[in-house]
Amino acid sequence: MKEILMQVRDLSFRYGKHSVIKNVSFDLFKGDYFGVVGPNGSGKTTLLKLCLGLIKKDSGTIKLFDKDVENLKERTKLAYISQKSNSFNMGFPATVEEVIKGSLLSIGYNKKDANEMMGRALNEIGIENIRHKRIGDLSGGQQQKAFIAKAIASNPEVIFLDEPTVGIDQKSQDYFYETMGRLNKEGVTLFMVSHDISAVTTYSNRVICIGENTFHIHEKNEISDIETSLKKIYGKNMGFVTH
Ligand SMILES: Nc1ncnc2c1ncn2[C@@H]1O[C@H](COP(=O)(O)OP(=O)(O)OP(=O)(O)O)[C@@H](O)[C@H]1O
Repeated sequence: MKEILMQVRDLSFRYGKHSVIKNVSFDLFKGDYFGVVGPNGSGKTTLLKLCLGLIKKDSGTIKLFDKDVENLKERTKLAYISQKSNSFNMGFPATVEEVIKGSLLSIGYNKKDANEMMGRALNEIGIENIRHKRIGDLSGGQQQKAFIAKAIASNPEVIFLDEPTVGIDQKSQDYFYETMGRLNKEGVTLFMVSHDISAVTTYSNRVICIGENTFHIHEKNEISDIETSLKKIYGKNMGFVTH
């Protein structure tokens, strides 16, 4: 029997009069690599923010680790890599090392453990060479890697990712997907929003296809079924390139 990590039931959300998420229900199982695809404005980021408790739902329930996500205390178990890491003030004069270590110290790890965990994360993402650089001085791709390292440093059980490879070159994208694949094999659950349909169909075991008025969950990664869903959403055939 699969262990449920997040349970979403009858979830609805609107911005003012604009209904974005309508009566959605699904489970995220431990060990899933769950992909979420759909066109611009279909509600992918909104769904992800609701799942993290960053915005308040209008109705329904979202339980993460069996607790209402809006009251969840065990935040160290989850990590979030946002679109373009836009929640960080790039003018803040901190180095990669300081940002990662600071976040570990702030959630209660001591200096020795924080140093070890940071070293592992920098090594995992392959960015030891930029550890002393200021975040604001890095390229977009390097910044994204630094935030990926920060996200995995605390050994989270689940990582929520919103367009994680935007601004990263092809070689680094491949490395990123390899790293996520490795973490997933080690037991980390992933919930990833992406426009890269090929990456999602290559790596995910379950896929949500979200359109303006449709929400379809594919319990298996069967490309022909996903193609059919996406054709309905986009109104045309979508060609996939396997990664
Ligand atoms: N803060 C907000 N206030 C009002 N409307 C919003 C807000 N954020 C998003 N929206 C609207 O909600 C809808 C869903 O937006 P969302 O960002 O979730 O879509 P998305 O699928 O993630 O899009 P993209 O692929 O472009 O990132 C869009 O129509 C968007 O304009």
